[in-house]
Amino acid sequence: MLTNCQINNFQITSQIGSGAYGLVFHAVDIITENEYAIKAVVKSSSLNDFGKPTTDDNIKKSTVLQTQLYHFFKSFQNKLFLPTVDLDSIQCLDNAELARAPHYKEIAMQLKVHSHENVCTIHQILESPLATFIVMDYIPLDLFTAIVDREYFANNGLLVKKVFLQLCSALDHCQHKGVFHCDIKPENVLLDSNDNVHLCDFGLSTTCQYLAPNVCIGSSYYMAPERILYTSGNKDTVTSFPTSTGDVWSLGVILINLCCIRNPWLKAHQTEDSTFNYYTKNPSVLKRILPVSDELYSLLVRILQVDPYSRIDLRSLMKEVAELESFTVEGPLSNVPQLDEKLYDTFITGDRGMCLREMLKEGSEEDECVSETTPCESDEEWSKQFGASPFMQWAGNLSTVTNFSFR
Ligand SMILES: Nc1ncnc2c1ncn2[C@@H]1O[C@H](COP(=O)(O)OP(=O)(O)OP(=O)(O)O)[C@@H](O)[C@H]1O
Repeated sequence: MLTNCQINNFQITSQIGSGAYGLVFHAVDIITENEYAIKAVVKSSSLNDFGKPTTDDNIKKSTVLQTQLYHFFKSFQNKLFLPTVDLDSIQCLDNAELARAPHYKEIAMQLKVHSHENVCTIHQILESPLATFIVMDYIPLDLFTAIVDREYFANNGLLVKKVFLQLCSALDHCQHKGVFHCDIKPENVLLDSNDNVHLCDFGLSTTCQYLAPNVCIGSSYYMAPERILYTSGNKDTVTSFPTSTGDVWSLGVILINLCCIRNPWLKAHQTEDSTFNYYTKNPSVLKRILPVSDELYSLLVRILQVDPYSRIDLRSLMKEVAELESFTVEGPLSNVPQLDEKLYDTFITGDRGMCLREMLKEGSEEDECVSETTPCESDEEWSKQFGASPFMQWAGNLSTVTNFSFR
């Protein structure tokens, strides 16, 4: 563990994340006392086109980096003085240059889009012989913890709308800048103390508008079917699929997470996942396994279209979510206010300083719903009908998230 270590004016206080090839630290600027997240990224030549390790020793990479960093800091009495890299010069790197320095790809992508309020801001890049350090805004809560551990959204339909629309808005901005995230999942969506979204981890992002079928990038729960296994149509004529619609698929799964605290399937693979297989034959299976309202169901079916060309576009999705009046059949999310233009703008572009919880306090007592779990069919009932257990409490399968992850 790196403690009491300092990089320039940043005091590292704790490690807050560990990914496939990087480590994320909490740090405090000793001059301003502002908090930051510093991501240490491995400098490696063994990264693939997406800037990720090509071998399956992913876990070892960040563990190795941890040990190397420990010794590196120690050899400099725990104080490193590192040069900063000009942010504009990274943004200007062309594909050939990024191929020679693949760990810069993630940074270059994020820099292209980080001016958006819902994308995590990069402040500095610090260079060392061992790793590149990305100094970003520190955002204390990730969406996975908020949904699963804190059940943050269970009683608050407006908050579901706000967070989902901000995430869509961030992605819309990225796509208009020609950046496709490709790893949309709750762990990569951070929430600040005013419940505003900050999209992070551009490690798999790409500027390619089309991806080859079966490219298998992302995390299995959230990965669109064409990225896992393309089975329908004429394979010989299909060379690629739009990258943007793959991210829209992931948004559909996140909308289910927000409203139901569940995942619909482990992976959108017809032969390896029976629930997904049922879904492709009869989408109404979603209504049997999830407590979704009819209107949310209709929208989900338009998002989770197996044919990527038939999926709803991002802007229409945002409009439809704003207009929904219910997310679930019963419970606090069964009655959700439609967003008028003013509230929609407040969520997307408006006064970000105002916490939604504060706004709701101004509303009626009914807005402060009591905690209640939404009833849903049990695994057992499902098994009787279909002979397979299609879904599970999400939190009970945390390890699977990592196991199925591309990384
Ligand atoms: N700016 C930030 N503020 C607070 N926490 C952060 C920040 N950036 C990342 N984290 C935390 O660190 C974790 C890992 O970060 P990130 O996803 O960028 O690393 P990674 O190496 O790409 O990980 P993975 O391989 O799991 O995708 C995140 O899930 C989040 O919990």
